[in-house]
Amino acid sequence: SHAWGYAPNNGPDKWADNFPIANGPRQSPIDIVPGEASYDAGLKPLNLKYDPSTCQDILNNGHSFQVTFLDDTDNSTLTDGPISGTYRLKQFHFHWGASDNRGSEHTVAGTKYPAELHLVHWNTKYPSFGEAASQPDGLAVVGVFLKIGDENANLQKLLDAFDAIKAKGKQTTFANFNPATLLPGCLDYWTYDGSLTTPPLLESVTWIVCKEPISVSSEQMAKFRSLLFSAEGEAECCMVDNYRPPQPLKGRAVRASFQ
Ligand SMILES: COc1ccc2c(ccc[n+]2C(=O)c2ccc(S(N)(=O)=O)cc2)c1
Ligand SMILES: [Zn+2]
Repeated sequence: SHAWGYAPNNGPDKWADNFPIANGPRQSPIDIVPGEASYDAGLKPLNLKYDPSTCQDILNNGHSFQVTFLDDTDNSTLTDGPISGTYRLKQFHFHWGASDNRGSEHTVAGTKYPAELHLVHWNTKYPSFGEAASQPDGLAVVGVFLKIGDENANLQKLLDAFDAIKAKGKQTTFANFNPATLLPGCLDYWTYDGSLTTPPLLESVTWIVCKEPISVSSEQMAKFRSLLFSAEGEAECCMVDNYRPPQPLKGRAVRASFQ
């Protein structure tokens, strides 16, 4: 079977053919309707502690670009927030559109942002990421919206590495990057039980979506779109619109950490 992607012949509407969980009860992303989220005073502030020395490399995996971290210690972790225990940072990546009017996976009362950052963490009660990815409380992903505005100097550090990872499968070392520099000033969030937003669409993610976006300039968004879905030697296919649209809520509660 041809690999999954975001094209008409292998995109989100076709994923259920090979991954029937695509029509499951806790799929992501969702449209977040602030007026329908319930404030939960029991939700703790997010506690994100990242060590830049755990940053390893940056790669084009053919679906997005991702920055991968050393996750054999508790140097870069997420604790508190809606979760219990300690979750380790494994990688972060983005989803974006072909133009500034779309690209995010989660939407807010129908509003689409031009891009969305996902910081992927796994529960250390399990022996590895792969193990955790198949458990209902295995993963916690922090989502941050990108909004067109001032140039983002921290984001620019990632974009400056793009020439080395233009095609699918390319990767290069990427050291001493602090992902905390990509977080908004305010860490108010919405949280709900969901899934990976790409195959295998495993229903193992506690989603934590920040209310406040970070800025990205339109020129920087154009740089995102210079990456390729295609490998070297293949017909060039721009990496754009690598987002899954919102999925049915199916009775799930969305909680807010703020009033
Ligand atoms: C157990 O087999 C797996 C597990 C996870 C896989 C994967 C293939 C691609 C991406 N992943 C991911 O890790 C992955 C996929 C999607 C997301 S997302 N967009 O943050 O929901 C995060 C992480 C295969
Ligand atoms: Zn993602």
